[in-house]
Order: sequence, then C-alpha cells, then structure tokens
Amino acid sequence: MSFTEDEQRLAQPDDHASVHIAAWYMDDSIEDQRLSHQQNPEKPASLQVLQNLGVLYWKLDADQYETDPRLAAIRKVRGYSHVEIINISKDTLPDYENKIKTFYEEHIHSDEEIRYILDGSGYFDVRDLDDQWIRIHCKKGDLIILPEGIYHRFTLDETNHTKAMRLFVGEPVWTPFNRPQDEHTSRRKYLEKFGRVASTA
Ligand SMILES: CSCCC(=O)/C(O)=C/O
Ligand SMILES: [Fe+2]
Repeated sequence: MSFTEDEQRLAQPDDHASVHIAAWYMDDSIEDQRLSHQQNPEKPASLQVLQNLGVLYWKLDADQYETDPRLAAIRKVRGYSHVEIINISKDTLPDYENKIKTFYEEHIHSDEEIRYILDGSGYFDVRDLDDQWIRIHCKKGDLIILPEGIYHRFTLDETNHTKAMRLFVGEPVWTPFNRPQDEHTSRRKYLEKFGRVASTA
C-alpha cells in the first residue's frame, strides 16, 4: 500500500519538543493503585524518555474521532484495520473485578498495544531499562502505543472510568504474558531494539 506525503505527515507521532506528556517515575508505596504514586520530590519523565523506550504518543481530538484525518492517517499508515471500544467502569465492563486485576498484572504482548482514550482517564505504567516504573497519565485525546515486548500494566485512576479505542493490525490478540517472560521472543526482540542486551541472533 502506498501513502501520500500528507498521510505520512499526519501519521507522525508527536514530538517531545512540542508536546508535554504527563508521566513520572513512581514511588514504591503499595497504597491504592488508582492514586498518582508520585515520588517526593516529584520526578517527571519526558516524552523523550518514553520514546527511548519505544513508546509513541499523539494528542488528538477525541470529539472528532469518527472523522479525524489524523486518526485515519495513523490507521492507514500503521495498518490498524481492527478497531473496538472498551468502556471500563464498574457499571459498563462485564467481569469488571477480574479484568481490572488482569490489566494491572505486569505483562507483555506479542504485538503493539495501541490505545486511544475517548473519555475518562487512566494510568499506563511501563518499565524503563533499569526496571523502574514510569506512570503515564492518559486522558481524553491521548493515543499511546506501547511497543511489543515492553513490560507494562494499566489501572483506572481515581475517576474510575476510561473509555478507550483499542486498535490492532488484523485479527486482535489481546493475550497478556505475565512477567517473567525473559525468554519470550517478543521480550528478546524488545531488548535487542531498545535495550542494552547484545543480539545473539
Ligand atoms: C485502556 S484499555 C485496557 C487495558 C488493556 O487493554 C491492556 O492490555 C493493558 O495492558
Ligand atoms: Fe497490555
């Protein structure tokens, strides 16, 4: 498939120079996962830090998602043929308690995780290369891509509601592989691409 210059430009992730992302290194407290868990003093993580871990980010207009040319270009250029919407709250998500537990287990996937927040908010936590948690506060209009093989988890925040679009290339596979997965092909690929481990292939 070929793309116009316009589509390629529109599909470019936001740049750390022009966009601020709400992300920070977490404290070690085992208090309620929905709290912000900022360190004292706070230790922000820039979009550049996240990009170095393979995380991509766009700020879009969630009120226009059905007609947004930027979202259309991202989907076309990156091949996201599958789209579905998940509405996460006690009243809207079947099997809510189990799902919330599963989302917060540290895991990887064998594909990218692509999430576009249409309403509400929540936290994606990702491990950096020193195994520190970075918490990303995703709100309405945030589209985030976590690369294949990155250790991560998700939780609602204190608003207790996230409505998100989940995108996928082809037939979706949502399977989480809970840590430890150090021998998993996707984990090894991730470390070869973004980590400090030399390729053995
Ligand atoms: C905000 S979408 C729900 C979380 C999810 O799908 C996932 O895979 C978390 O890692
Ligand atoms: Fe996940």
